[in-house]
Amino acid sequence: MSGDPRKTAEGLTYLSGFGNEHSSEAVPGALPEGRNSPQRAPLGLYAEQLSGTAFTEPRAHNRRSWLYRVRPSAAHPAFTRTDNGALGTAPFTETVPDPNRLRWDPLPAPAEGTDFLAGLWTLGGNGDVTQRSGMAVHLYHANAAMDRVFGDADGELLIVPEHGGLLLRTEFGLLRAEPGEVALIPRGVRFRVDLLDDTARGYVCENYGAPFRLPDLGPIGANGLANPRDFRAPVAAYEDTEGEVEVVNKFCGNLWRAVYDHSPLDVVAWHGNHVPYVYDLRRFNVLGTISYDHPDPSIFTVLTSPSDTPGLAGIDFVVFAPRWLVGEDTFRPPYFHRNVMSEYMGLIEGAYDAKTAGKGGFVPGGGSLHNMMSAHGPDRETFDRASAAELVPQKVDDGLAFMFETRWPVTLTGRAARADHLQPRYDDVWRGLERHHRALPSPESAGLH
Ligand SMILES: O=C(O)Cc1cc(O)ccc1O
Ligand SMILES: [Fe+2]
Repeated sequence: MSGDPRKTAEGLTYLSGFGNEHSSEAVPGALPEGRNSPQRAPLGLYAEQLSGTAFTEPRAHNRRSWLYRVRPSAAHPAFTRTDNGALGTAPFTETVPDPNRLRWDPLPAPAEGTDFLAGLWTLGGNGDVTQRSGMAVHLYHANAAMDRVFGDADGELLIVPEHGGLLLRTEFGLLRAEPGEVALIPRGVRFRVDLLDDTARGYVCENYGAPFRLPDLGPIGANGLANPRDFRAPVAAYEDTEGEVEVVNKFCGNLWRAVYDHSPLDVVAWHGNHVPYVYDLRRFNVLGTISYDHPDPSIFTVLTSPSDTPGLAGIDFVVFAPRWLVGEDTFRPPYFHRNVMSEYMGLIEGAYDAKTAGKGGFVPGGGSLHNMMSAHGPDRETFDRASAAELVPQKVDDGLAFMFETRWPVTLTGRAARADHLQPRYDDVWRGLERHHRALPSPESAGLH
């Protein structure tokens, strides 16, 4: 069932609901009734299925859409290889996996005329794209609209704007994504990115594995975390352009280009559940303790891409959204920990409650990587402050951070490992965490030897 189209303040109309069987037509009568593939589709359009999961995957996880378009996607010339730029793909072999805690400043400004695709810069990732498993962490910094069209056969793209809004012109219609919102482009869906501001900067999680879905809620109950109706899909909108259009296809790690004689964003109507969407992270219903202790951040999971082991995510997308902290006799910021999962964190706005903000710290547009089992947690300043804080109810609303948490270590690209904006002295944030217990009995006198 499709949700009601919603007119937004920005003038775009959206369909509401995660994973819904949406349908939309830009021209009345373009969508066939009662069947997907009539002998002749309405208005002389071509019917075409786009499958995001195998035909045979369980119904609850099956993703596919039917598109009714001016020309079938099959009508295109041969693709030829083009420059991959700074875009990398797993398996990542330029460096060995690094057990160190690592942190980067924001990407430097790009050259004039850098569009979203050219502005993508790969930090690293894991898995193997040809096995459809694993992920890549990319950043982007762009200052020009795309006049070409991009589609990623390698996986879905979770786009996390940090600076500057994006207007995504997709095969399914238009989406706007401002900082604080995230957009998802499913595997294979073609799109173009216009900038709503002079420059645009942010993060992308490329997911080679199972499509992101909402996490199960277990004992939380039927509501909470990201509510399904807050995910918004576009309504059909098409381009009817004759003339040369460059189409770039990312396939098994390489970019391939073809010059079409028409725009492939020519879908007049569609229905299905393999659709792009946007989600406003401020709508996240944050749950946490109302008694004591700091819950694990899995409680902040927005979307999860399961792996073949139940409960063990290929990727969890986690948000640290504004919330109250009320835990009694509790060290309230993130605890010291070593995690079997690997954690890439980014900052969309403000500060993060485990790290000191400001120059040389964890800043918006920057990122940190705490690979499998690397010891991390509050920096010394945070530890000192939170250990002494008066435990009155406290609103944490000065920032918006997120994490791509993955079951496999993240291996860096050579570019990320050598980058000038890799902070040289990140370990120092944990310097000065001195021992407090000077009067412990010696292990011998305590009978331990
Ligand atoms: O390392 C981090 O900052 C992320 C994180 C947050 C938290 O609240 C608990 C564990 C954790 O890994
Ligand atoms: Fe962590």
